[in-house]
Amino acid sequence: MHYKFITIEGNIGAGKTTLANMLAKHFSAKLILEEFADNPFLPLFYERPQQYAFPLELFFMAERYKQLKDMLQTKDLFSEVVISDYLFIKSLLFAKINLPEEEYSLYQKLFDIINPQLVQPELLIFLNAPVTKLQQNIKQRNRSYEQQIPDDYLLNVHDMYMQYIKQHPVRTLVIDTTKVDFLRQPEDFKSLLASLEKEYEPGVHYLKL
Ligand SMILES: Nc1ncnc2c1ncn2[C@@H]1O[C@H](COP(=O)(O)OP(=O)(O)OP(=O)(O)O)[C@@H](O)[C@H]1O
Repeated sequence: MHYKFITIEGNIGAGKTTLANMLAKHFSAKLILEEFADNPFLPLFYERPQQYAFPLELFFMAERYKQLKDMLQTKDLFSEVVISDYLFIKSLLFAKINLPEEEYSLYQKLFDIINPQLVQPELLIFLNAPVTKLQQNIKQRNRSYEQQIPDDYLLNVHDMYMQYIKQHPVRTLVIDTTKVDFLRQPEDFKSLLASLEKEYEPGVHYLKL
């Protein structure tokens, strides 16, 4: 495997954490998982988005920075594989959707100061699922505060990620997960592992599993 730092991304409920866990186990890798449950503003945000968006986004940025920075300080770069289930820029993409213009511009200033200090992944795996499947997953895992997420919010998040992926020369594998289930269909996971043996140019690659 050529890649020492892989990040999994995708919409809410796309299955990032499951795949990150499976890959980390397979490669005996260091795992960095988003700690959204520690964000006290998340349930409040889903109830009253306008009131809580700014502290929510600030909290996410601070936590993610700390996590990624700690990882860089404690590991011998890159003697072991690292798998994470979020990109640092995720905070900025969500902030663009959730914050009014002036607040977003302040947030972006902070982001631009912090971001250059962090290492970017060598490979981004983007899980692309239709909104109906995301809603199904969200229902099944049954986190109470997520049960009223409108389709439009998921569509906005999707568009934001797509725009980012197309504009940045990150080496990205986009996987359509409509019929893919890494956990219950072992052949899907095997097929992904085989794809990870290949070397990819920077840019977007659409993977058929
Ligand atoms: N920057 C952010 N702004 C607003 N909400 C966020 C932000 N980052 C994460 N969240 C929310 O935190 C919760 C968990 O986020 P995330 O999508 O990363 O994990 P997940 O849905 O459990 O992922 P998966 O199912 O793909 O493993 C979701 O409700 C998501 O909307």
